[in-house]
Formats: sequence, C-alpha cells, structure tokens
Amino acid sequence: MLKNRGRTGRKRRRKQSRSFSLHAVNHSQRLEYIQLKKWLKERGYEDSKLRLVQFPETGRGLMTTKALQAGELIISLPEKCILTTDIVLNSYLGEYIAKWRPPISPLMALCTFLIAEKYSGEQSLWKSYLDVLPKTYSCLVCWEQEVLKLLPEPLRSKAEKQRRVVQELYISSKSFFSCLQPLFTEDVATVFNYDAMQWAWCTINTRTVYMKHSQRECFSREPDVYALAPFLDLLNHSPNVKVKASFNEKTRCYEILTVSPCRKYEEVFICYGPHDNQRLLLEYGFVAIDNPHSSVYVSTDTLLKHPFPADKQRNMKLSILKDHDFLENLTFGWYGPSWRLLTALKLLCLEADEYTCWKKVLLGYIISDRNEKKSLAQTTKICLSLIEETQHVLQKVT
Ligand SMILES: C[S@@+](CC[C@H](N)C(=O)[O-])C[C@H]1O[C@@H](n2cnc3c(N)ncnc32)[C@H](O)[C@@H]1O
Repeated sequence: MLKNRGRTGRKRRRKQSRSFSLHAVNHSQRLEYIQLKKWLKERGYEDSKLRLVQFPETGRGLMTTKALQAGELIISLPEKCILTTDIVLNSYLGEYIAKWRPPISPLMALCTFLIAEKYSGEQSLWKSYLDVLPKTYSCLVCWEQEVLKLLPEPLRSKAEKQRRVVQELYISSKSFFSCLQPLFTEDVATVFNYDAMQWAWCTINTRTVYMKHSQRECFSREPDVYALAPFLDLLNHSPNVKVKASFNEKTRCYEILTVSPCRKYEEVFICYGPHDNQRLLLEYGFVAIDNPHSSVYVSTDTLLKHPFPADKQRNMKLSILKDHDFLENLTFGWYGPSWRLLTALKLLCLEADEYTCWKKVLLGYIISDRNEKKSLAQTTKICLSLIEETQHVLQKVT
C-alpha cells in the first residue's frame, strides 16, 4: 500500500500543510522563481528537495521537503551557474578590464558586471538570476546617517568606515566607468551611479561564497575570492548549524553538505561564520536570535565613564592597558563579562599599594579580595549603564 493513502495519510498531509502554511509562504510558484529554476536546469542543476519559501522569522529562504541526514548533500551547484571573475573577463567587459591601468580589483569587476547586466534587462544572460536578487539591502552601508548615529560603538565607527570604503571605491572607479561609454547609449555616469554601486557592493558582500582564483595581471592584488551562486545564495544563516561548503574539483560543482541533520519541511540553514550580531548587522543587515556568539562591546569611553576619583595612577594604568592591547574587544557575552573586560577593570581598580602587581593582573592572578569586589562592582555599573543607554536609544528609534 502506498504511504499517505487513506484517512491517516490525508490527516497527516492536512496536518503537515497546516503547520507549514501557518509559519511560511511557498514562493516556488512565482514566475521569477520558475524562471530561475528553468535557467538553472539549462545549466545542469536539478533539485527536487529545496523549496523557496518566505519564513516569518528569517524572510526568504529554502525549505527542505525531505529530511536531511548528517553528511548529506544540501546542494550541488554546477560551475556553469556560478558567476565569478572568469565570466566577467570572458564577457564584453573583458577587453576593457584587460587594458585599464591601474588594474581594477576583482570585486570592482564583479560590481561593474552586475550593474551592466542589470541595465541590459531582457538582453542579459543572467536575467533570471538578477530578477530574484533583492532590490534593496538592509546592510549598514545603506542606513541613513541619522540612524547610524544611534548605533553603539564600535559598530558606529565600523559602519562609518565601511561607508567610506564604498564611497571611495565608487569615486576611484569613475574613470574606469567612463572608458565603458562605447558599450552604452546612455551616459555611463547615469548607468554606474552611486546607488547602483551600493546595490552591487551589497549583493557581493551579503551573497557571495568563497572561491579562490589565482592572481591575474589584469586585476589589482586584492584577493579574487568572490563567487555568486544563484539559488544557493537563498540559504539563510543560523549560528547553530554546521555545514561543509567548498568547490568540488572532481564534480566541478559548488557543494554544501550538512553536518547537523535537518527535519523535513524545515528551513535549511548554513552558517556564514561564528559572527556576533554586530558583525551580522554590519555585513549582512540582520541579527540572529539566540546567537551564542552575541556580545556587547565596552568602548574605552564607557570603561572610563565611571571614573576612579583621585586615582593618580589612572593614566599609567591606561597606557599599560593600551600597550598590552587591553582596550579593544572588551565585551559582555551571554555568561557575563569576558575575561579581557574583567582583567582591564581589575587593573583599573588596583589601589595605590597594589599598583606594582599590574603584571600579575594581566596574567590572571587574583590580587586581593578588595580588588575582586571593586572590579565586580565596576562591571555591574557598566552593565547597568549600557542597558540604560540601549533603552534610551530604542526609545529614540521608536
Ligand atoms: C545569502 S542571502 C540569503 C537569502 C536571502 N534571505 C534572500 O532573500 O535573498 C543573505 C541575506 O539573507 C538575510 N538573512 C540571512 N540569514 C538570516 C536570518 N537568520 N534572519 C534574518 N535574515 C537573514 C540577510 O538579509 C542576509 O543579508
């Protein structure tokens, strides 16, 4: 007898589809996804177990219609479907890139190709892929300056630095864009405008997989490691899963294998790396719930916000901390203050008669009961003030 036939089968199917539809919306039947699947099939990719779904918690992603055991292949994407600098160099852009001096970076070549292909619209061989790419991104580089100001340090500085990098990349590429004018009827300044550049940069920053190419003379010395992998790039991130991902030289496919199993009708996740939420927000524009790598950073300003009055050794202590790299990466994690944060505070809390013990503090020794209590009290104050600060900012955001 076929499984799932009869009343029990009907009931099970109804239950399954009910639990699925309550949580997620199937997008596989949308025209753009049907076209993407067709495009992939023409390039040798076939899959029956991954379905495109809109999940309430994570947004668009892939669901498996079959339980995946540990070690099973999640996806195997043929080389023909993958967009790398090889594709760019073999395209109409190749001769312009080869001639241009100083050479552009591999990243810039990919950005240029994405913008040019998007502009080509119907004519583009990559149309089916371009059509499913996000139109906008939530990465910090796209945030309004006013909102960026509300971010805590060091995230704010990192976001500002990232924005400058993208702006400088755009400015320094303008003359290269000009040389592409013979390829376009419209003014290249309009085609390759800053918004287009930001979109292309975010596409690459949030969606590429690592695929190393050897250094080529037509490119600058930045590493050539980016590859856009259509469909595979619909997999969302979970900090709690393990996968193995690499390009298989034998099958000539980019493959992802599960390490942790995945149940039928659940979202399939991969892990983008052991990133804390600040890094996820900066690079990918989202934060992960229950992220075990979550941490709250304590800036030097916050560290010294609760001054130690009449501490004549304060400046000397600060330079010790600076010299021993104890002013960066001071954090609170799920289990409280990090060892680095506690050590920095223990050193700052040394009394005048304990000051000579600073080396021991850095090595992790307990100096005195008094120092332990004082540094813990200081930690609590910092923690409470960070909570207050966050609440204040959240109120402003609301
Ligand atoms: C490689 S893409 C994954 C597919 C993407 N959701 C889409 O619709 O195209 C990476 C982007 O997906 C989103 N994303 C990935 N994992 C997520 C998660 N756990 N929660 C929310 N958004 C996530 C972020 O916007 C991220 O920049």
